[in-house]
Amino acid sequence: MAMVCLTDFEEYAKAHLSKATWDYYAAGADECCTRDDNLLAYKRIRLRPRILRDVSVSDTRTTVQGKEISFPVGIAPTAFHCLAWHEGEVATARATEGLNTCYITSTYSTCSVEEIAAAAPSGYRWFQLYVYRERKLSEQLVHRVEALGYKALVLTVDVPYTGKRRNDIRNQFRLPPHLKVKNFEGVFEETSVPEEYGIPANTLDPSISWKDIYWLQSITRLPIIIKGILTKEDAELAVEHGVQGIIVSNHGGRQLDGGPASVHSGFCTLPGYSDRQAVIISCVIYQGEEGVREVLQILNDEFRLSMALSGCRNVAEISRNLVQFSKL
Ligand SMILES: Cc1cc2nc3c(=O)[nH]c(=O)nc-3n(C[C@H](O)[C@H](O)[C@H](O)COP(=O)(O)O)c2cc1C
Ligand SMILES: CCCCCCC(=O)C(=O)O
Repeated sequence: MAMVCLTDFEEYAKAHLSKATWDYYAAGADECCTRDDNLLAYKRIRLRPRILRDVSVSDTRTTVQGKEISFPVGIAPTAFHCLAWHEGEVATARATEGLNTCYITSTYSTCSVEEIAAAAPSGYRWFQLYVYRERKLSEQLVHRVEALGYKALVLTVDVPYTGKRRNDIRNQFRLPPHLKVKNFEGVFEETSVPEEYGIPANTLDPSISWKDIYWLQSITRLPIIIKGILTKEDAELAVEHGVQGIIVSNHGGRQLDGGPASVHSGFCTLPGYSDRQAVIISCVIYQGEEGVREVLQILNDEFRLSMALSGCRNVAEISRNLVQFSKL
């Protein structure tokens, strides 16, 4: 079957995964209002195309941290890729290296950070981190990824507790026994009851606060990017605390139901703070590395075409002026 757009990959994933795994990937919290709003908000974006601007040559390249990437789309951190494909995150890392963009590796990967780095040695990677009650655990992860050449820490701050994902509860979703959160191999094994998703419950620290940013800065030389900011107040606090970046995100609507759509916050609440973050998920299920490569290529092609049809020859020519939100 020819895979033409991202929806094709989503349909393939739904047809080929077990119900519990599909439900986990597709989950939103509670009534899924925020998850659904994320998609609706993208559909409300309208572009104001400019014409007669010679778009015979178009260049999608841009830079992040001074490093050139092929286009302004990266892979958001997502857990448990081995549920979708036997090589899991290793396949994702290879494809991302091939397409020269950024892969934010999840703490809850089913391949270790070492395996991922070895599989794609020249890949551009950031590491997504949580703060654990046991700070040493976070600290050890930070030191491992620093040594492996990951280029930034993405601190996820919207999971003081896991959101209530109803289907996961109904399905009693958990990692099957042959899969492990490889970054923690040997760490939790003896203390692991009760569990949530196959991870020992209550390990994340819900008392995390702004002072922990100073703690994190004290143990790393890597840039820190906070993921999960949705308000101007918190964006300002992030700047005051000296972090290098923020990711405007509601965790795919999997945490607080009732929060705003990420893309709406990015454009309307936080203009000047945020750029659009694009996310890919279902592709790894479709032929692993090849599937991720195909999806990135489709996104790249669609981005290039939309850019040209809007009258932009390169990323620098895309301005806020190009974008408007239509009313519901
Ligand atoms: C299956 C799945 C697993 C995810 N795992 C993680 C994770 O391990 N760490 C994390 O910070 N975010 C995780 N996320 C959230 C994504 O990084 C991302 O925020 C979300 O899919 C897109 O929503 P946004 O545009 O509001 O960020 C996960 C999302 C999905 C769908
Ligand atoms: C015990 C917390 C599990 C979270 C798993 C990864 C994640 O962030 C998700 O949204 O799913």
